[in-house]
Amino acid sequence: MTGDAPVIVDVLTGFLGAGKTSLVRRLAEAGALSGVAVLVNEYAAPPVDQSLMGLSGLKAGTFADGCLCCATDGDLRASLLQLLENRAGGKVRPFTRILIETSGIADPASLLATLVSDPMLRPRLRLGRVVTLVDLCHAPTTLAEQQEAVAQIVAADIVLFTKADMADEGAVELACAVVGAINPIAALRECSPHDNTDPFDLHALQPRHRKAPVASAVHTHHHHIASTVLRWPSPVDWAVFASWLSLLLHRHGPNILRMKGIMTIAGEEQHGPVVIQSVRHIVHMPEHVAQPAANGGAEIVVIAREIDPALIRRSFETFLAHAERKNRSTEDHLPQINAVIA
Ligand SMILES: Nc1nc2c(ncn2[C@@H]2O[C@H](COP(=O)(O)OP(=O)(O)OP(=O)(O)O)[C@@H](O)[C@H]2O)c(=O)[nH]1
Repeated sequence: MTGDAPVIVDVLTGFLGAGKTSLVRRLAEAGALSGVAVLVNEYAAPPVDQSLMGLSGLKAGTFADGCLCCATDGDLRASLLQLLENRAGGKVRPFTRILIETSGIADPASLLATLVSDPMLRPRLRLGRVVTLVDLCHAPTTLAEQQEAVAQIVAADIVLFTKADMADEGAVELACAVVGAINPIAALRECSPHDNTDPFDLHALQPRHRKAPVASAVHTHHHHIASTVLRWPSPVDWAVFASWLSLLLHRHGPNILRMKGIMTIAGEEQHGPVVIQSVRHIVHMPEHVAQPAANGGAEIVVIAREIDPALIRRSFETFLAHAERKNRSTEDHLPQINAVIA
């Protein structure tokens, strides 16, 4: 253990062949990954990406243009701990950020769960952004047929469209519509095959379509996924919200795919609002942000599967309204929320 500041962990995901390895290799070659340790998580045998990048495994960790690259065979927790130990022991070049490239068929939710809930990793890491690459040539088909691809979109903070050089403008618009319907939270950006822009730096990327969060619904081959926006016009009692959220996740956890928003907490207005984030049942630590909440209260997008999102919105509004009216302890609200969420 060291007293160092937590290392930021960014996650690069995307379905098979979306262009993850190409992008990482390009960034490393351009020197854009200096101070970053790249961890390639590949299950395939033989490990093609590792060969492509000239990697030789975590123990032997090799350097490429100031960037530490290493590979893991699936035990990500052990690899991260090893990497942090090596850093603390001065066995590898210092780094302040880790970039995990997932396998093409990974569901990032389990990876994120490891990062935020493992007692050994949690104090030493801070979750950065999840960037999901989407191949413009195959987006509608892949998203209709592959649930891992949908899970990767759901987890994304930024969706980066690749292979724009091979797709026409119609494909871009269609992909924006399909991806935006699955995850209205994510920022949508394009990435050309020669682009060396840091894909995790939202401000450096050219905006494609930045929309205000809206409700949406999409049917994939496997599931009905829909989103809704929870809005509350005034600061929210944290205990009441936390009770509502834990009851919702307890009852519908596997189907609450993603939640992200901003909320002003009653009594803490002077600290600014907090960002609320969850991927599946994993709720991230709320973080204060400098920007004011749009409406001085709460605006939270929820992406759910197989549940009418109106039901979630109604339960949120009913629970908060009930708490405000009665101003009672949260136990008084249990029958109310159970009736609404059940
Ligand atoms: N034309 C074009 N080809 C690309 C682009 N990005 C990647 N490719 C090609 O797409 C193929 C797959 O790219 P990879 O970088 O291996 O994709 P990946 O996401 O790492 O694939 P997996 O490891 O299978 O998950 C390679 O042949 C790349 O050269 C792009 O923007 N345009």
